[in-house]
This record gives sequence, C-alpha cells and structure tokens, in this order.
Amino acid sequence: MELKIQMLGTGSAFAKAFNNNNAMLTVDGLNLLVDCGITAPKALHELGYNFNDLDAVLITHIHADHMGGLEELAFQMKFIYGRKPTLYLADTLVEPLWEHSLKGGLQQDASETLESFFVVHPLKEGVSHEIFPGLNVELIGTKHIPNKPNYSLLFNDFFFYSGDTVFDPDLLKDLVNARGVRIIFHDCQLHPPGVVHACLSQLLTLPDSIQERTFLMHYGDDQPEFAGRTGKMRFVEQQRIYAVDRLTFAEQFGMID
Ligand SMILES: O=c1ccn([C@@H]2O[C@H](COP(=O)(O)O)[C@@H](O)[C@H]2O)c(=O)[nH]1
Ligand SMILES: [Zn+2]
Ligand SMILES: [Zn+2]
Repeated sequence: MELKIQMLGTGSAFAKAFNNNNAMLTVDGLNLLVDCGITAPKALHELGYNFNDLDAVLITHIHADHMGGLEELAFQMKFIYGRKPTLYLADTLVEPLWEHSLKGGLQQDASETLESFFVVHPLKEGVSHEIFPGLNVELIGTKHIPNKPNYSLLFNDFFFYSGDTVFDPDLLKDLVNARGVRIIFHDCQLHPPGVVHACLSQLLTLPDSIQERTFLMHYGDDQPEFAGRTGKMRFVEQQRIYAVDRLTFAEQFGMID
C-alpha cells in the first residue's frame, strides 16, 4: 500500500505560470483531491482525469484557489455522471462553504443544501479520520486569515501538508520532534512579509533537521529565480508524482513518473 502525491498545481493564489495549489493523493488506486481551486477542472483534465475519477475531495479553507472549482465539480457530477461526490471538510467549514461560497451558484431551488450536491463528511479537528483504507487524516487548525477557520492536514501520522498557514515554527518542531512527522509539504511565499502565509525567509530559520524534510509549494511565478536559495528545502514540482513513503529524507527522495 503506497501513498503517492501529485500536485495539480503548486502556485500561489495569484500565480499564472502555475496552477492553484491543489493535490491528488492516491492510495491503492483510490484518489483524494486535496483542495479544488479555480484551476482544478482544467488541471485535472490536463492530467487525464475527469471528475468521476475522484473518490473524495477534501477542502482546507474557503479561498477560491482552494475551493473555486467545486461548483463545476458538483454540476458535472450531477448532470454528467449522475452521482454525488464525497466531500470531507472540517465541521466548522460546512456552513461557510455553502452560505458564503457555493449557494449562490449551485442552488436552483430553495430547498437545496450542500448535502443536495455532495455526500458531506464533517471532520473534527484533532481526530484521526479514515478517508480510505490506508489513508488517515487529522485536521490541525492553523492561522491564516484572522477569525476564519483554516486547517493543515496530517496524513497517516507522518506526512504534514500545511495548506495555507502563517509560519508556526513551534508547531513544526512539535510535529517533527514529538509526533514523528517525516515529510512536510509547506506553503511558501517567496517574498516577505508573510502576513497570511509562511514566507521563505521565515522557513529558512528552521533547523536543518526540519528543513531537510520540508518541500515547498504555493509559490509565485518567479519561483525559478529562487533555485538554490532554499537552504536544505526543495521545491515541490507541479504534476510530478512523489511516493511519499519514500521521501523520508532528501537523499531517499523517491519519484515515479
Ligand atoms: O499581498 C497580499 C495578497 C493577498 N493577501 C491575501 O491572501 C489571500 C488569498 O490568497 P490565498 O493563497 O488563497 O490565501 C487573501 O486573504 C488576501 O487578502 C495578502 O494578505 N496580501
Ligand atoms: Zn492559497
Ligand atoms: Zn488561503
């Protein structure tokens, strides 16, 4: 049973050279889409997927680069594939996702709710939930936009996926030193200040023992100019397939194409 990750995109919210920072996690042929931004429908198509190939979708927060593709997903699943997609999200996001984002486009009848379009699985923060056999996720509440719910993800107790978060070195140290996290995919704003994201200059203050297991995503279009300027950290490459279990350290960096 191998966990693989392929980023549909590795770009920031304003990037144009990269798609939105959305990921496909695959275990034993089952596909979990982590975030479904504005560019996700086209990015999936470019990788040879259609929406019916998705076994579940998980949303970290309600910015458009993370959920702006859900309207098309819901409509395609309803009108083309005739089934409801499975949606995982924090219990605190269920109401705002519908009321503040999706209702305006999806609702055609006043009786329709989020559950009219998705099989909704609300998740509790701090609890390990089985998504598929061999894939568990724990939501970790992290700071992004003041007073708005936002979550990072811990997969199978060893793979931390930050989503969008401000720099939180104490969390990262606790995850690695106390909880045994081996791999970190972290958002990285290339230019300071990191007001709503971790920025590169902050991430570079992490000890080497954390940097060497950290892979950077959610970056801007000038990312190529930062090659060789990321300390022990590496950039995640859009569309490349990584075998997460084999990413224990940079030297054991595994790739499947
Ligand atoms: O200079 C900036 C530009 C944007 N923001 C905030 O970022 C988010 C949108 O980007 P995400 O990657 O989806 O978080 C939005 O809240 C903007 O206000 C910023 O703070 N500074
Ligand atoms: Zn974002
Ligand atoms: Zn965001």
